[in-house]
Amino acid sequence: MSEKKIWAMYFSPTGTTEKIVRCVADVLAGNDQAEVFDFTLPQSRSEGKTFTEKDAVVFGVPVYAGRVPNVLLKYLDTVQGGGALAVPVVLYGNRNYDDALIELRNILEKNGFHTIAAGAFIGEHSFSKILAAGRPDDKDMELARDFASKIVLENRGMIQVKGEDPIRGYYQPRDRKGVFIDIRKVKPLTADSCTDCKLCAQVCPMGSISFDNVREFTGICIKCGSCIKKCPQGAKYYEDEGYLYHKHELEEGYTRRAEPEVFL
Ligand SMILES: Cc1cc2nc3c(=O)[nH]c(=O)nc-3n(C[C@H](O)[C@H](O)[C@H](O)COP(=O)(O)O)c2cc1C
Repeated sequence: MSEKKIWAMYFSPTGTTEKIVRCVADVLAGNDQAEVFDFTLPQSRSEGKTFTEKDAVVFGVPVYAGRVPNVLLKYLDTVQGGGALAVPVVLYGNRNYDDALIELRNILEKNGFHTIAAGAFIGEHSFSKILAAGRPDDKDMELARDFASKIVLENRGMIQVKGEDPIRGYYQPRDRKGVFIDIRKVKPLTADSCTDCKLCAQVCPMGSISFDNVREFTGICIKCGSCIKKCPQGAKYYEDEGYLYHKHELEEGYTRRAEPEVFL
């Protein structure tokens, strides 16, 4: 049994980050229950959070464009470590995590956490149902449990992780002519099979889908895949040529099985 209060804290629109973070936190908590703080939905990010040195936080985000999702940066600075231990964890869709883990580590250190271990795991790609399909799978979960069992809950200096510092720019997809594909303004469309159940509006981490008219976007779309993957009718879809080209290119180009990397 740990003397620290163990937390699982994560942003996870399609649930892969949640799966690994909860698993690691549960092993660390032993016979106790890990506390869960899920900051995926906008209302959960409306105020900051403060930890103390009595806490140890397994802290997870997905990798977006090789980095910590930029829409979270402001919020992450409102999370104060207060001397708590932290285990940064990133989930990526089988391409690469680039500088996401080192960026998350740096953010946590800057905000008063002591990072003691870290990991990069693989999750089904937000854009796809075939790229890293079903991951994290049983083998990944076993590796996550093994990783957690090796974590020593004490501050022995900032954990060293893979990645470049200064951190590189955001990964940018290109089309077949080498021209950058800009999908920032792309939003899902809604098919006639939509039954107006409003689940998409409930699960959008940006709160961008109108409850009055679920076909309408009132804010930005981060392409997280939550509305697409959770719609019971499969009614949300993308039609944008650049998005579909990039998705296809990822599915064709990253078929090898990437393996989790952990830092202890
Ligand atoms: C906008 C965006 C950018 C992404 N960029 C990358 C990337 O650079 N490398 C990668 O391997 N996966 C990338 N992914 C895939 C996610 O990191 C991956 O699917 C992750 O498991 C999703 O986490 P979640 O299930 O907790 O939402 C990206 C996903 C989105 C939505």
